[in-house]
Amino acid sequence: MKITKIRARVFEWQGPTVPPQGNFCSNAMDLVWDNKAHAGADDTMDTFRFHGWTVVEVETDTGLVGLGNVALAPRIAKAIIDQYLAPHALGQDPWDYEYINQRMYRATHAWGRKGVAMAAISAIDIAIWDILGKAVNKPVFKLLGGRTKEKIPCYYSKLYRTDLKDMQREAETFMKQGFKAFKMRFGYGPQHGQQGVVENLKSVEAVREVIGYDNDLMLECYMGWNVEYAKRILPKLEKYQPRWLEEPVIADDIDGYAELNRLTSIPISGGEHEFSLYGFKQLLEKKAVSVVQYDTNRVGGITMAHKINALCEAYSVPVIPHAGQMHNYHLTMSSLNCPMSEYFPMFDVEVGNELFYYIFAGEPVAENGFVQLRDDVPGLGLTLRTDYLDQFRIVE
Ligand SMILES: O=C(O)C(=O)C[C@@H](O)CO
Ligand SMILES: [Mg+2]
Repeated sequence: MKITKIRARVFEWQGPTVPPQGNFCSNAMDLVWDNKAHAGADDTMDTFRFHGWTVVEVETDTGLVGLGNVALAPRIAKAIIDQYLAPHALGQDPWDYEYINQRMYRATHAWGRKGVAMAAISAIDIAIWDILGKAVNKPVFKLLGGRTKEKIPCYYSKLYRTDLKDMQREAETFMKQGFKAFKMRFGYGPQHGQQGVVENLKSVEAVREVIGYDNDLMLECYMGWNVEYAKRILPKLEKYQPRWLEEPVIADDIDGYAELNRLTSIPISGGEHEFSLYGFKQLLEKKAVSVVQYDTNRVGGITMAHKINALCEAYSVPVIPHAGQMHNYHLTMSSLNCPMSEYFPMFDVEVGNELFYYIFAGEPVAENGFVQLRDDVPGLGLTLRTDYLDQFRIVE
């Protein structure tokens, strides 16, 4: 079998989006003095909205087509795929996936290694694994280690910082749908001072009041704090028994992560902005995180994520990939060291994590706090939707 064609298209959402709501998610830009959070403007997350997605189709001489995707800097990812990566995959046998992944990784090493180049590599690699599953009529997880769970426990992920009563209603709604784990977002960070600390604690208190202590609560900072602020608030958060506190500082502050991870009983998680096997080796060696959260469509694809799963298992650090989505669910299903998945229900398009549902069909819908992968659906189990196509601008 040979790869004969690689097509990368950018799907840019033109449909309605949920209007931004002020400090609804602390993020890495908050420390920049004139970020919208300070100016009181209505969108503190504007540099972290993903309203475009690159869809990659890899075709073979046997007529198989594999689907891959990347959500970071989609137009740049497409350019990297077209100009730098496709030549290294075309003509290759998709079963030589390690060789292809290494070729793409090494060919772009002078400027790749982290960020959008790795995300672009991921998209082609994911499509290759979709082909491999289809070639042998097996779901991808069966090629990685098989079924390690009857079904995958998942946690409800949203609870952006809005009106506390609205957050409580949201938590209640998804508790009633059977979720037993919830991730919420902080709205405030160092630039909001003690009043922001109080507001952050109030939001955790409010959600705990609804979900109680029989359910897991995870706290998301999305790189919006710094070590000093985190050291100040972490001891105040311990009584809420969070399962983890996510991305307190920027991804490059690995020593900061390690200091915070040693500081309190609250496990620090991260990894959705880390790339390659070596990036995670560094995180693990420094004990920077207690939960690894790579995203398979960023880290280097399924080939790389599978290696990272093994590395994390050796360090006894669980892997709970970022975002849910089929390219991650297959890794989670195939490893006992992946206890659960993140899950975004299909909502109106807001930050963009939900856009995946508008492009691909086949994503499992959570039932009673679990998602299921079928044994009889080959490859990733995704197809391209046509019913929302009119709400996308497609860049060929
Ligand atoms: O789902 C996550 O972990 C994210 O970081 C999503 C991002 O949009 C901030 O919540
Ligand atoms: Mg996150």
